[in-house]
Amino acid sequence: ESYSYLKPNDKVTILSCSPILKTVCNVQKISKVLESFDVFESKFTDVEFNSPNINVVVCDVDSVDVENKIVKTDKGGFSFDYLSICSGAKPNVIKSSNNFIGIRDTDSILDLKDRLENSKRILIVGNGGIALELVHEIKGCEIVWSIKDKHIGNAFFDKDASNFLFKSKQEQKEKQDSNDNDSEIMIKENNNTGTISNSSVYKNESGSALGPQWYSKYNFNQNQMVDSVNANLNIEYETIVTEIYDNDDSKESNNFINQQNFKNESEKKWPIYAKLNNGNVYGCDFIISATGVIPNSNVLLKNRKPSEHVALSKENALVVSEQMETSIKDIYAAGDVCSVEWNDSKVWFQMRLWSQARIMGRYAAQCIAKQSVKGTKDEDNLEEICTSFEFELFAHATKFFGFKVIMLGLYNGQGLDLSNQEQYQIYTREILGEQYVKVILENGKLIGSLLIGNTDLEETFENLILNHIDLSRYGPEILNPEIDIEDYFD
Ligand SMILES: Cc1cc2nc3c(=O)[nH]c(=O)nc-3n(C[C@H](O)[C@H](O)[C@H](O)COP(=O)(O)OP(=O)(O)OC[C@H]3O[C@@H](n4cnc5c(N)ncnc54)[C@H](O)[C@@H]3O)c2cc1C
Ligand SMILES: NC(=O)C1=CN([C@@H]2O[C@H](COP(=O)(O)OP(=O)(O)OC[C@H]3O[C@@H](n4cnc5c(N)ncnc54)[C@H](O)[C@@H]3O)[C@@H](O)[C@H]2O)C=CC1
Repeated sequence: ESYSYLKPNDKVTILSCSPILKTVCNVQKISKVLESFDVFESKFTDVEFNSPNINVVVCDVDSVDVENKIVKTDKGGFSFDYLSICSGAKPNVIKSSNNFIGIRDTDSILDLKDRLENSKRILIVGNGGIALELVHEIKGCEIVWSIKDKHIGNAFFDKDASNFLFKSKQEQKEKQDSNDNDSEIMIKENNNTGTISNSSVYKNESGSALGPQWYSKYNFNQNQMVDSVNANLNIEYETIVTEIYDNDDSKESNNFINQQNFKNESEKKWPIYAKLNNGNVYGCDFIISATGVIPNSNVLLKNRKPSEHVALSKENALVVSEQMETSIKDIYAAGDVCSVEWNDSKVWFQMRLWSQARIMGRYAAQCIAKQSVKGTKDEDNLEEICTSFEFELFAHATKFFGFKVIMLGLYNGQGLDLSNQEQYQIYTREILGEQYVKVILENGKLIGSLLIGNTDLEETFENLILNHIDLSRYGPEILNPEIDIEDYFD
């Protein structure tokens, strides 16, 4: 859509194995780099209708004939001047078995919903975005959650923020019972705790998910009575799955089951069993592998000649240049399939997210459009639209455990030696059950912030990061709720 907006007379063909395309709506600019939007699925005919020069072919892409610039599919070949590969990624399912599933697209979510209808116990492996959302959404069945870490949500949160999220679910529930409107505000500086008590109560509406709302369309709660933190949640911290047995009557699985001194017979009837490295064994209806993704780069790797070198990252993603071009001329890539290694902004890093796929797709379109007019009279006016500004600052707006979550810059000190308290100061402020604010300063300048709840600080903190403002004279006061920080830095 971005390309056809820039070059409405060029022909754009989308090759997709599914007739349903993900597009966005309700885009709201929160700040310079933060947007909230809803992802919805539209029939490809709607996309064609909105942009007459786009046509969609539902097909399976098999490979690319680089020399003749033809994409090979099960519906024949498609020649191109420029190709952008946006084939995404697939779930990194750590074992293949009918009772061991990954979550990716609508089909996998419908499959999950069907399975849950009659499930009594499931095992979730992994401790990132999907696992957090599943644990929050699935109620009415026992969940065993195996995580490699000491705290939940490690792919997004450090221990402090993770504890806030987890404790807050409980706090929110107790708060609904009592009408107490005094809230304790804790400002912590490098783990020293100073407390300012404050009667102002922050409003905490739980708005709709900023991100994909993949779960809000499906009700995973078989019985509404269970409260918001699943009563039957058993978290196995610092564990990994070491053995898996399908109860398929094989000699191996029968031996395994008989070796376990299960207390009652029903424990011998589960469809699948997992053994953890702490020796615990769990039978369950099925296992969800929420263990990251593997980029779908194979479409470009297949049938490559030695002379057609494809630069790959360590996760097998297509490395792209500052113009989003792969190592093969006129072939670009965007989204989960690619690896952005050109970015020299200290406060941006790649995470496989819708918010990033969106900016990459838009930027790749600008780069291809610019390349397509190189050396012509149109070159200049396309020059200035091609801006990689959105790669200046990592910015992600989403929702976890019912809380709005905004991540800005190196919000977890990614790649920094935070033990150096000369160079780095970390201040946090929390109102249990309502909001959590963390800022990381490097030599007095803000380089990252995590905002949970409705803090309304995102725009101010984004500006402070982008403008490298020196905050050293404020110290922990920067988080004092009595100070209207926007006034300081308007
Ligand atoms: C359960 C879940 C929840 C998520 N929640 C969030 C969230 O809240 N916020 C967020 O920012 N991100 C979220 N993500 C991540 C987000 O979905 C991805 O980062 C984003 O979809 C990547 O976009 P993409 O276009 O690169 O890939 P995709 O959206 O995966 O699109 C790739 C497309 O290519 C097609 N394709 C692949 N191979 C072929 C082929 N050989 N031939 C033809 N077509 C092919 C696929 O069918 C698909 O339509 C979530 C991911 C999952 C799995
Ligand atoms: N609200 C949001 O922003 C959401 C974003 N997403 C994105 O979608 C993508 C897929 O999500 P996830 O699968 O949750 O990936 P993830 O990258 O968020 O988390 C993967 C988790 O699995 C763990 N893991 C990896 N291999 C493992 C193994 N063998 N055994 C045990 N644990 C293992 C990792 O340590 C990590 O905790 C990610 O890019 C994620 O960022 C997903 C859901 C919500």
